[in-house]
Amino acid sequence: MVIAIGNDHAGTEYKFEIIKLLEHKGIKVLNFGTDSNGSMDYADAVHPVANAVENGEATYGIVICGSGNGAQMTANKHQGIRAGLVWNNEIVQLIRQHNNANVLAIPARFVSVQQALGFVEIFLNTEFEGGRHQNRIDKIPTTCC
Ligand SMILES: O=C(CO)[C@H](O)[C@H](O)[C@H](O)COP(=O)(O)O
Repeated sequence: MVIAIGNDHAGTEYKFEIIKLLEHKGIKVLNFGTDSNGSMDYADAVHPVANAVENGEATYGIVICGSGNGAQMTANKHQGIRAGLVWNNEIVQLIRQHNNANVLAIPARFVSVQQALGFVEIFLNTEFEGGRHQNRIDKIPTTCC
């Protein structure tokens, strides 16, 4: 498995801890985020993550900014991406089970590092349920508007 990860300055410390966790599991990480606390625009980190997932270079993406919203919005502009913003464990389960999310969006300024690490574990260990949820996902992509 390969995970692409992207963060702005609000997510740098979280990113380092998540990379440690992933590498401990033997997962290859593509790091597209900033490694410093200096200001960075989240879109510059998130588009490369979305591209990597869309072109199959990465299995999943993880994007991190202060509220998680800018990162999630940017990722979801890509046709092949379903990014879910999470704030508790059940939401993480649901973005995999019901939405087959391929990008996890973490709001670093609103959750602890320990919570974020737990979100990553759940995201990686939860399967998509398919069935009625696949029918709904099939209706998401659009070029109409
Ligand atoms: O833009 C955001 C909201 O989605 C991100 O949370 C950024 O991390 C945040 O805006 C950064 O704010 P800062 O005041 O520039 O540190």
